[in-house]
Amino acid sequence: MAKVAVLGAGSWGTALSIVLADNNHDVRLWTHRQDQAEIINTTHKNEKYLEIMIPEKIRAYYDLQEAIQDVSAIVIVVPTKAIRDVCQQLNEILHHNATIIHASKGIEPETLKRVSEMISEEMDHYNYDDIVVLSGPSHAEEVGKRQPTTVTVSSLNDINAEIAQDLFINEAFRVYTSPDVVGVELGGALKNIIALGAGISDGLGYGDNAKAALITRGLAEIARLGTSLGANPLTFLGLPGVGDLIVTCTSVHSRNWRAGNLLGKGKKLDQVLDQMGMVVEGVRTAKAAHQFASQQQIEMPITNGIYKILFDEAKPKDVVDQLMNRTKREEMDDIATLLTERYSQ
Ligand SMILES: NC(=O)c1ccc[n+]([C@@H]2O[C@H](COP(=O)([O-])OP(=O)(O)OC[C@H]3O[C@@H](n4cnc5c(N)ncnc54)[C@H](O)[C@@H]3O)[C@@H](O)[C@H]2O)c1
Ligand SMILES: O=P(O)(O)OC[C@H](O)CO
Repeated sequence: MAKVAVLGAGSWGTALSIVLADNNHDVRLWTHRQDQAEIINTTHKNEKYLEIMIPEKIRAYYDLQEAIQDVSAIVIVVPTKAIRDVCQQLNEILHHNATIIHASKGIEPETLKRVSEMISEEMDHYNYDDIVVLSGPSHAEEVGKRQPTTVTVSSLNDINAEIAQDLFINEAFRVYTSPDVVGVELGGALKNIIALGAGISDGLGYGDNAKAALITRGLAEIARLGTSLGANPLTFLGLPGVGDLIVTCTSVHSRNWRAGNLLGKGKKLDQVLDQMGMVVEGVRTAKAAHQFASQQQIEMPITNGIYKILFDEAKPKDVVDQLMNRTKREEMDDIATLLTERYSQ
């Protein structure tokens, strides 16, 4: 049994706490809202985020120092926007060695940093290769009900990935390892942009053909950007790539899909984000990916179209028309070529 702190008491932090508690770990769920900690400890519910009972042995904490006392692992699950703030607080008070695992999915606009890069920048005693990422097709609503789920953990130091695998794995939550930190993080972050697109497509009334096209051509864009940053293209055919694209683009649980759906139905971004009340990571990540693709001249027409809908008030229908009427081209110049280049040497 390990002592584990989970930082971030939203949907995913709560669901991951349940997995850890089911594995008999001593789980401390930290929230930056005192009222929420009190409600969780008295009612054993976190109703805004998950409609299930939380095991009584999970304790919620408002005091970060108390939450991390003597823990052997810290799981960071706040929105990407809050990662630096939380890690700065942690850096001030963490004076013992603990495995740092993060389960957030996003890229920071302007710096274009992945979450593990942000964490290691903010934590004085941790290098980039110390940090573990946990990602894959995993909606909190289903994990909380112990429905079968598979994820991938990755760290440059494979001992840390194995520590994370051992902490989380159980009969309902199967955890694989991967050495490709860049691919695992980028797959999880970039699929959120495509999920916004899938929601927009459904909101416009388009069908399964359009969604299949978005998933497949979106995967090509993810692989193009990912490999340019050093990811293994095969990673995008696994759980953090295709797996997460499928779950996020086809599920009503997905906040990114739901936000896209409202945009497709004609709502403005501000209205949509107000209505959601939960993090929609694809919005900031679309900004980051658009910026990176422009700087590096990487072809990402779907991402750029979604960026225009989000930030330039482009009409969703016009963007779809533009995507469908691009210059004709051969299909297999993406993952197939990237794989051929990689494995033909
Ligand atoms: N919900 C899922 O099914 C799921 C699955 C996999 C990954 N994720 C990822 O996990 C991350 C968190 O998502 P979520 O679904 O839990 O979001 P959420 O919107 O459900 O909850 C976010 C939580 O973070 C807290 N928070 C916000 N700013 C904070 C700060 N500065 N300090 C401390 N806490 C802060 C909020 O109070 C809230 O409790 C995201 O990056 C998301 O992409 C979510
Ligand atoms: O609800 P979403 O769109 O943030 O997606 C949650 C997870 O990333 C699905 O794997």
